[in-house]
Amino acid sequence: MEGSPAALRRGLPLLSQQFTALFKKNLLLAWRSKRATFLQLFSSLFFIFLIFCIEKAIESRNASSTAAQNVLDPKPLVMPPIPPCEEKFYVKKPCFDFVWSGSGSARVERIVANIMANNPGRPIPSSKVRSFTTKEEVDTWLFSNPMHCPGALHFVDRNATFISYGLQTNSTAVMRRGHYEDPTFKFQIPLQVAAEREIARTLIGDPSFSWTISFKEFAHPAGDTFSAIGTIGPTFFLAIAMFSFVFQIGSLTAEKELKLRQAMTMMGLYDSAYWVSWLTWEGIVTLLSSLFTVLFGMMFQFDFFLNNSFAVVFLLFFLFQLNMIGFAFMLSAFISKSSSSTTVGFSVFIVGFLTQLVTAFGFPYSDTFSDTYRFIWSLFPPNLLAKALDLLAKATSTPQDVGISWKRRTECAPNDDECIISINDIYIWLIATFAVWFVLAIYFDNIIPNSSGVRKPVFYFLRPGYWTGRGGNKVEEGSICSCFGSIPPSERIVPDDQDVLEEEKIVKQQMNDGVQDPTIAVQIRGLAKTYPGTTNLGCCKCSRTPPYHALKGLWVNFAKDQLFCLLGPNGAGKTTAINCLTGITPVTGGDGIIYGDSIRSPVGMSNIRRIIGVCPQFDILWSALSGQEHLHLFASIKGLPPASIKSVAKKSLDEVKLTEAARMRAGSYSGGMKRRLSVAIALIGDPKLVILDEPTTGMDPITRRHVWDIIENAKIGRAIVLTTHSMEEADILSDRIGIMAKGRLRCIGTSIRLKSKFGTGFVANVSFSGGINMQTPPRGEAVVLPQQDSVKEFFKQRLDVVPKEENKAFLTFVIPHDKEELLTDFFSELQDREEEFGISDIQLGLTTLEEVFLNIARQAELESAAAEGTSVTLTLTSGTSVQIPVGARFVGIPGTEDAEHPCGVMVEVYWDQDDSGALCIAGHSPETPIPPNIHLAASTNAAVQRGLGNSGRHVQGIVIDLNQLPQNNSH
Ligand SMILES: Nc1ncnc2c1ncn2[C@@H]1O[C@H](COP(=O)(O)OP(=O)(O)OP(=O)(O)O)[C@@H](O)[C@H]1O
Repeated sequence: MEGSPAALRRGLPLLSQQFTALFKKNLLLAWRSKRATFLQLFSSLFFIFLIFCIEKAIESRNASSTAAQNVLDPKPLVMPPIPPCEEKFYVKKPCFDFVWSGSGSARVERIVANIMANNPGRPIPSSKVRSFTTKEEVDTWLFSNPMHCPGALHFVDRNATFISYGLQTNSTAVMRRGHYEDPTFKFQIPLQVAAEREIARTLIGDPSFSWTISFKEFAHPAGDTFSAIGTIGPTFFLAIAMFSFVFQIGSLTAEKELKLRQAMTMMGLYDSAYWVSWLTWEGIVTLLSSLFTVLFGMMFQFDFFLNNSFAVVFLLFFLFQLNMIGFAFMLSAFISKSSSSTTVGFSVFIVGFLTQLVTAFGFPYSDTFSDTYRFIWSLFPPNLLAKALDLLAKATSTPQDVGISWKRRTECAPNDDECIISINDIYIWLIATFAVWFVLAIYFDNIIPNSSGVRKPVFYFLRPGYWTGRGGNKVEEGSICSCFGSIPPSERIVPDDQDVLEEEKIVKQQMNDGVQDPTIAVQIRGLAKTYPGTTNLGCCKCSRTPPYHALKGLWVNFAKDQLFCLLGPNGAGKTTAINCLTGITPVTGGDGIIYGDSIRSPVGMSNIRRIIGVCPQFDILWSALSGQEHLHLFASIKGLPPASIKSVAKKSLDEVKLTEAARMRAGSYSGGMKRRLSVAIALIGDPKLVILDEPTTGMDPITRRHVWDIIENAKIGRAIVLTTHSMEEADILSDRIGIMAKGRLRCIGTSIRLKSKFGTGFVANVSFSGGINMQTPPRGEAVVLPQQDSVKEFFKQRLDVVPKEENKAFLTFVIPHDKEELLTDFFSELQDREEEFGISDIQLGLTTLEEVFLNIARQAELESAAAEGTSVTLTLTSGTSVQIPVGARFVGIPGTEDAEHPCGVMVEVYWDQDDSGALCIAGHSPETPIPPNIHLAASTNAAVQRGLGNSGRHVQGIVIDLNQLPQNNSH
């Protein structure tokens, strides 16, 4: 049979099939989120373009310098003129081209006048020059007028053949917007040349005496150029890697957060297939992204990319990005919300940027630091990238450098004087740390609690069973930092219900005899589950929430070819029971045997996963994958033979009427469509046990009926466990029903059995022929037919019941079981008098399952309120307030005894359940005298006593034992 558990693949073929399916899923997800994938692959183009722009800007600033060029035939700089003072950086206006001292001498004044007139290309106006008599005056002026003049000349006219002069400049070299100003060349030398020239001319007495001085730099090879890649590249390439980094953390945490990974594990997914599929996919993306980075770098003609070997540069980027992916894998184990991935990415980027900055300053890759520093520093991948880019940039820093070839990768990089680490060493580091991240990712993934709070022990890998696959899959709950505390065992409670007790006996008998009943699919043997509560170690103390007993010993058999319906109010423990059966949460006590395999044994659990299908309470779907793709994926994980997957998926989609929407993304499905897809996934692979947790939630009535048909048909050859809040669904589908409340099975049996046992009795609907033709009464007035009164009277007299519901067309009576023997005569008489009463129709049926459910839930609430001894305040219409135990029905009011009412008065309290299922007072009956046969002192029970003792402010109500009162059917 195709898809039957026997035909399912296992071992290596299954691993490879799961890997292929998951790889395809990753590919599809990437294809569907094109923008993210585009960024992962091509963001390097943008960043390399930015680096290119920065490099061009710096080149243009350095254009005036020949330092970065080969100068073979240097050009002389002839007679540099005195520049206008405005060219000085940071000059303050008004400014002077130069100031001078020695103004007492006519010869000196002539010299200065000539300097100004003969300045090459630009005679200097007198307004731009300022004269002083002495050097001291110049200094005083310079001191009080800083930055108003770039240079000063000090002349001393000693004798006819001797004129001395001095030169003063502000020698501090300054930068402005990337431009460098050297005052020696810009101001001092032109001033010096002009002064000497004019002094010489004056002394010789020839104003046209030729005095030509020129300056020429040495011929030199090009010096180090500025490498944008070496300096700012590390940050930019880190930014490129961050796209994949954030995307990867986001994808892994989303699968965890949405419980998709858990759903796949439940279907039998191997962890190894999961990790390898992500690693392979990201490896390919990283490979392409690195390739594009290098190609874009070459396209923009960077020496870094052109002169270093292609293989060397490509391998560096590939290993770095892969390393960052490994780092992302590891960090994702600590993150539970996918929305945090951007924050984590940003934080890593900032830290990386700063540590790269530190690396650029030479820490710790130099002789002065020990290996320990280098070891610790190299654990963070951005640091290794910064060092590698520095080495590669230095290796191509001048046009003479040929870069690092593949063969030379193990040697010291050119221009790396210290030679602490080679490119090859960096590769080895990147590979080694990647392996460390990957192993840590798997380790942390196992020991950090998953979305269900379950984790493996810290040293799980030391257990031999883990490696042999036998017994090493023990799991624990709570965080690894939890304080140790023992879980108190839940008290053993003997079931009140005979059927539940009987079921327990049968299971125990079969268990003790070691008989495996071939008709039983699942045997639940005293299943108990206690959530340990959270116990976290704070700064100084251990904060603790108490353990919670969610299942308190469940004994039940689920038969083959049958549907067992588990009902119960919210929080009853249904999902917990299912999670125990599917291995999502570890059991605290007891066991479950599914087709002979124990849920407590790892080997058993892996066998069970092959034969169960689960439709979880909440849809666990990828919004970007279509219905068909979901079924293909889960069928592959389950191990269906590849040849049959397409046809099986098609059939499943057909069954749940999703054929037309098969190619639509699940994200655009309606709530009902998603549930149907979840049901189809649960049924795929022909599982022998199907667990459906509220499968029809959100479906319209037509679709729901259709899904009921599917479930009904699916019963053949398998056992189905269904939980639902729809009583109609339970009534229609179930072969047996178990109602749970507060972690215990309260009743078990067929729908009819439960109704007759726990329902209030029979429901009689009496319709009246004249009702619908009657004239509409004035607003607010109840319509009362004379015949209706007679019928009410008839029911009251014969059966002592009043209508539960009434309107102009019908009356509804609830008749208790103890009146059963009167019913035959009663209804035959009623039928005989139909005409007299104007009755058109009489219907008699059992009370509904909903009523059974409500009764059981209320009973459970009463029990727990009684056990806890909680009390509430009842305020009577007379204004008196009395304190009564939660759930008390008949309450005597103390202090109301008088001559008329010797025993006092009492009220009946009506209880309702609030949204959380807790009992709350809905109202109370009018005050009635307490019957004389009631002995108040004897009627108070232990629970009541506890409740009464709790309050001191209000009058304590006296609880009256139900059984001592005459029958009352009003509620
Ligand atoms: N991981 C957990 N840690 C602590 N308590 C839990 C945990 N999971 C469930 N519980 C508690 O166990 C009780 C049973 O929960 P469960 O989900 O089994 O109820 P349910 O019957 O499926 O309810 P519903 O009908 O609302 O789905 C609840 O009180 C719930 O708060």
